[in-house]
Amino acid sequence: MSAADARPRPLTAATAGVGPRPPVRLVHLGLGAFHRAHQAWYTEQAADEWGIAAFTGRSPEAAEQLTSQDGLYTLVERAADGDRHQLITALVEAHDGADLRTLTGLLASPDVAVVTLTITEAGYRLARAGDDPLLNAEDPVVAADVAALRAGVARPEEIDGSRVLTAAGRLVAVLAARRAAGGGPLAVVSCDNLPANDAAARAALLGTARRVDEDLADWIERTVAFVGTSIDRITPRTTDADREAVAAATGFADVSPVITEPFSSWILAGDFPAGRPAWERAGAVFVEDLEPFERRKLWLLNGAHTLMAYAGPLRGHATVAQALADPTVAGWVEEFWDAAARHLTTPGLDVPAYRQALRDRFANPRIAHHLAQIGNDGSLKLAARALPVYRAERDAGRDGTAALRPVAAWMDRMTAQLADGTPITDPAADRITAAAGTGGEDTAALLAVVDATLARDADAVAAVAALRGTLTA
Ligand SMILES: NC(=O)c1ccc[n+]([C@@H]2O[C@H](COP(=O)([O-])OP(=O)(O)OC[C@H]3O[C@@H](n4cnc5c(N)ncnc54)[C@H](O)[C@@H]3O)[C@@H](O)[C@H]2O)c1
Ligand SMILES: O=P(O)(O)OC[C@@H](O)[C@@H](O)[C@H](O)[C@H](O)CO
Repeated sequence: MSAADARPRPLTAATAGVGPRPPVRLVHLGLGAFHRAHQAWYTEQAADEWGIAAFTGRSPEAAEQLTSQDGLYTLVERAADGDRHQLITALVEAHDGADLRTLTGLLASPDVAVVTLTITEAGYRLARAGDDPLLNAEDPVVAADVAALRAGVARPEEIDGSRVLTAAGRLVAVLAARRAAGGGPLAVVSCDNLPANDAAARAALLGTARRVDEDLADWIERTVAFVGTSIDRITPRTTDADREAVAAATGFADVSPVITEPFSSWILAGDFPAGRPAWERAGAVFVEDLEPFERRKLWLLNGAHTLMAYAGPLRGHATVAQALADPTVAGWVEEFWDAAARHLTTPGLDVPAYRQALRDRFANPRIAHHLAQIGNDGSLKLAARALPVYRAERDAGRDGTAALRPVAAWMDRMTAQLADGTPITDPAADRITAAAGTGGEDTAALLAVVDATLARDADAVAAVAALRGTLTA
């Protein structure tokens, strides 16, 4: 074979021999790596004629890349002992999130029955998450969206998408068009790592809609079912080296492959009033009570990730596998898990097996999951992943130190970033910066950014302060 023959070919439906695609029945907001490794993979495995139209959140780039490949991409399941490649065909359209006209056209059709979301925790723009979530209406981006929607809701198909920036705002606009078109019910399925993510999506959507048009909000309340999920599949960002390896293995110059682990889990609770893909064929599980599963995942997996995301860099580590190979960090993770496990007692959770699986998954030497990626938006994550364990430990009469270590690590890491000029990616970045400048009082001030009530608890502040400065190598 000549060198020219060996050059990888562009990936398109024609070059890959992919025939007719399923019709769009599922719309996704937040076209990132995780959606393509998880919900799109489950939909592919279900193989029952559900096509996905996915919209980016903030930049059109991912959509442009996928459109150039007819929505096709390679999913690489990266195990410790090798890669498995799968061509995903379920994503049939990719669009810029600001393209409200296309989104409106899709949602106006009764054929579209499900909207999935991966818009990050920060994307919900909540003043508080958890059991009683509340939209942060003071957020200037939310306020600007509400103003733009109020001005345009009578003619939703004409709203300028570049002026509506939140996912909830965009959904309010297109649901107005669905109502006007006589479109029926549908399910909104949050696939983000936050507690009660169905309630979070509901609070964001209805909180926005109520400020725009009460009748529309009532219609959404009657028509939209919010489905809660616990989602799991470690999916790091794709690198140029990954793209080259995919080209070498498949012969296609895929500009947008996704690298993920072989493990995947999807646990869902809620109704799908207009139907859904048969995701159970790929192992999705439908339950009545999601909370025990959600806690197990958010506390054990994401809590440990959050701890490592801050403690790891303080000790010179860049990836999850590197941090876990440090016996000191591994010991902190085990202590945090011991504390969390004491409060994960629902029958069927099998916490020991879950922990062992996590040790193996985190240690996968071929998945380079960068701590810097996981460390974004810490002020929101600690409140859901570490502090509930701390409170449960205190209520049980213990000091809860193991659950405060992620908080102390976050404070020391934020302080180090401010000192060395590494930008802080967090919706509360300004408050973190101001709090870290408050001299000897900064532990209480930083804790107030995460949880104002806890910051008034002298024992908690003293316990965090005692941990600070002890975590470096
Ligand atoms: N990557 C994983 O391992 C993983 C696993 C489980 C769950 N998740 C969830 O999926 C989310 C996305 O992860 P990813 O790996 O796809 O990230 P990514 O960076 O590849 O993609 C994130 C997507 O969300 C959009 N987005 C970002 N901020 C937004 C905002 N404020 N409002 C609206 N949209 C916004 C981006 O434009 C992009 O389309 C995570 O935040 C998490 O909640 C990720
Ligand atoms: O931004 P986060 O912390 O919600 O997510 C970063 C990782 O912890 C997360 O993506 C995990 O890999 C994922 O939750 C595994 O299912």
